[in-house]
Amino acid sequence: MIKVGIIGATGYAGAELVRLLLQREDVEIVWYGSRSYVGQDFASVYRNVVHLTDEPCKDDDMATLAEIADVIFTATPQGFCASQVTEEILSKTKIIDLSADFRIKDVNVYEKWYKISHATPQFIPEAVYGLPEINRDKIKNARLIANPGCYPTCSFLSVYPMVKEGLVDPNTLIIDAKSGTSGAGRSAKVDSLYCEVNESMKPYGVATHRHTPEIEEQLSYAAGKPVTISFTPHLVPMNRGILATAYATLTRPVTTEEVKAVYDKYYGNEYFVRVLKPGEVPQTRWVEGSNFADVAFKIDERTNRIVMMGAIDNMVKGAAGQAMQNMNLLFGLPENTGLKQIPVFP
Ligand SMILES: NC(=O)C1=CN([C@@H]2O[C@H](COP(=O)(O)OP(=O)(O)OC[C@H]3O[C@@H](n4cnc5c(N)ncnc54)[C@H](OP(=O)(O)O)[C@@H]3O)[C@@H](O)[C@H]2O)C=CC1
Ligand SMILES: CC(=O)N[C@@H](CCC(=O)OP(=O)(O)O)C(=O)O
Repeated sequence: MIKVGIIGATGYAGAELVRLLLQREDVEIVWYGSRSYVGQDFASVYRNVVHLTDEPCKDDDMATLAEIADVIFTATPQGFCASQVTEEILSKTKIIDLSADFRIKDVNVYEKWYKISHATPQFIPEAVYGLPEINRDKIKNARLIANPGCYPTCSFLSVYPMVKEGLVDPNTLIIDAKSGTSGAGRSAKVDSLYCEVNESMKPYGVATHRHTPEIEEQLSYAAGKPVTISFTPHLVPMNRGILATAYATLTRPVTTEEVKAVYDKYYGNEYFVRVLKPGEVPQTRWVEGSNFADVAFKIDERTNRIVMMGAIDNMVKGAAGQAMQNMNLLFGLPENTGLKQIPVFP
């Protein structure tokens, strides 16, 4: 039995972890961490698990939790995990952090984009960026995993094969992405109110969104050189889902068959990345509730550009599902254990 603790279980990402982990017979959730609901039954906060757990919420004491948990998920605001983690904790348990605290290797870049100071930069070098399709072997032996951001997961998986093969100029990349409102979390904010979101769409964080340096860093590793991109997220009136549409200039003429073979080379053996047939396009509805990332492309010969597209469920492949995928790797389990849910439709 893997003993799991979740700090931030009462947020959207934490509650999605609970939903996925409670379906497993090899996992016991020993800690439902919260700030606002300490002492209250978790199932009274999230009624989707009524009768499935009668555990009360506990506080966010990572040191105490490290004594009993084999792995701790932190689904907490930026800065929390970094403020808590110690060498002693990491010697006792493993941490999968769903926030951005350990995703970016250059602490100055983190502090500039997140506008907070990093409490424990000494742990940044050892943290592994938890995108299993790229870093599988490193993840298996990690103590501290930086679970990727939702937009970066969708954006990066959509364009990675073309960048890695040098078939596009990565510095021409423009990524236009849309997210459902659950991406903004459960806390009360004017921008998340029904009347603000319903029947409307808007770009936000234009040329300033904090996921930009995360995407750029991962693309730089793939390209073997510094990469700067344009990234614009949009808020759309859906609960879940991210759709990314990326545009880049081709470095040479390519055929559809050639590009399809490139995508299949990288993802043909990946359970969770589904390369669609040429001509098909990804849709958020076809990944909802699942850990799948659907990717597709279309060559635009007229402009010498390629359009690369991807769809994920931000709560699953963009957060809790990917975190559980990482947990499976840490414990030597098949990567898709507990993650074979077929997308929900309608
Ligand atoms: N939503 C998404 O799609 C994704 C989210 N993430 C990341 O996951 C993390 C959680 O996001 P999300 O679930 O959306 O956020 P929510 O606002 O929904 O939840 C935040 C959680 O953290 C707890 N919390 C709030 N403040 C503190 C604090 N100061 N110290 C400790 N715990 C605190 C809350 O407890 P309580 O409610 O009990 O007060 C709650 O459980 C963030 O880092 C986010 O960036 C990553 C990928 C996607
Ligand atoms: C719609 C919305 O607001 N989305 C969030 C991103 C999701 C998130 O929580 O960020 P991480 O993936 O880095 O953890 C945002 O734009 O800040």
